[in-house]
Amino acid sequence: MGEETAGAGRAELRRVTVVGTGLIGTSIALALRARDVDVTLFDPDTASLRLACDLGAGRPLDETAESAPADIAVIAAPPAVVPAVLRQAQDRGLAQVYTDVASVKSSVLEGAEQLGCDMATFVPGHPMGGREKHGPGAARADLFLGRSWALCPTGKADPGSVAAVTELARLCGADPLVLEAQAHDRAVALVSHAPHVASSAVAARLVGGDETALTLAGQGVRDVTRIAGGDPSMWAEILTHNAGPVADVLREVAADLAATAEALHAQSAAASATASDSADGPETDEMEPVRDLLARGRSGHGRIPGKHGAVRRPEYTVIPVVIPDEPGALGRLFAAAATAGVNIEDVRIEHTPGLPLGVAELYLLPEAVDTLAEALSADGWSVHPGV
Ligand SMILES: NC(=O)c1ccc[n+]([C@@H]2O[C@H](COP(=O)([O-])OP(=O)(O)OC[C@H]3O[C@@H](n4cnc5c(N)ncnc54)[C@H](O)[C@@H]3O)[C@@H](O)[C@H]2O)c1
Ligand SMILES: O=C(O)C(=O)C[C@]1(C(=O)O)C=C[C@@H](O)C=C1
Repeated sequence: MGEETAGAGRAELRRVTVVGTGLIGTSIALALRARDVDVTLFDPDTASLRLACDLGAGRPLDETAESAPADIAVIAAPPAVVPAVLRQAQDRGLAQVYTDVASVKSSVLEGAEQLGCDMATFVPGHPMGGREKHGPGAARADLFLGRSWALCPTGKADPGSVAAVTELARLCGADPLVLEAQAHDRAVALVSHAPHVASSAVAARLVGGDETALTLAGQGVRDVTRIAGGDPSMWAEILTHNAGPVADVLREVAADLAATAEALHAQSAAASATASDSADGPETDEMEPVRDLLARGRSGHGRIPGKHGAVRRPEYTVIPVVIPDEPGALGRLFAAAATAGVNIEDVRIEHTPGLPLGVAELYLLPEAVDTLAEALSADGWSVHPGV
């Protein structure tokens, strides 16, 4: 690691080792590679390691071939194994400084202390960017752009270690934020862990929903339940390690939901008692708790800082293209884009059950939209830019 640059106060990272090449480890590695940092990778799962290497996230760690320890080792493994993996990495002298990315911090710190890890070189971290998918195949170099990245060093941490991990977060495009581990755990209970459970609770209702109801699913339910698609075993582990703070938030959410259900029952009963037909009728005073929750919900939503995730991500324009639901259709669409010399940055497919057609939403840089729309239209595709 280069000396902290006087004045700029920034560490220089030349080589970083990522231990655990899943979604988060590989995303960090890709972000660092884009900044020309040399990245060495390790994962006990050789398939994940190979895929991460093939994606350009770095080269496999070969300890015997390295002349010096890496500047930082990032432990990007599930929370429960982080202390043991840290201890092993420190025993092997993998790096000068160590960090992790686990979604919980108090239990990681306690585990590390119990195992006798060197706390001077360990700066626990938590990037607040992620996805509901796991594994290196879901990794993205821009996953942390504009996101907060919590750092929870103990009083024993060397300032140089903190500076190095701060620089790691910045190189990934994130905003580092130093806070104490327990405060971190209470904060993420509110903004991440309880929301995940609430999302799962809504999504779990869909298991018993009939096909017609699911056919009507629009963007609202997709937004609310996206994170419920996360890995249940990883989330059970996260919740186990932050059980108290999450339970506190969920009790309050449950109280709001219970009060709302009661109020709606009362509204339904009061309205049908006064209405001439059996349909639920005009609003009564019973709706007051519901109005109150909706108003507080709107206020809470308004408090989520707008800048995170919005400013520095590339702005893509989405163009919908109708595709026949048949083998090879997507391949032909991508080939047509390649012939037009346009890179498709991302793609999402919407299927309408029962229809022989689907919609491919192509994510493009704005300057590529006209070229592709014209080329696809000329090739006979049904293209709908601006929809
Ligand atoms: N998924 C998210 O949105 C998100 C966001 C921020 C932080 N995190 C945290 O990041 C960490 C990794 O999560 P992920 O989503 O990348 O999961 P993942 O399942 O995609 O990857 C985990 C990787 O850790 C590896 N691993 C397991 N045991 C290991 C060990 N003993 N030593 C080294 N590697 C080991 C696995 O083989 C796997 O490749 C977790 O601690 C999680 O709490 C996740
Ligand atoms: O965007 C998502 O899919 C996430 O769930 C990411 C998210 C979050 O709650 O914001 C989830 C868990 C992590 O520890 C950090 C980030």
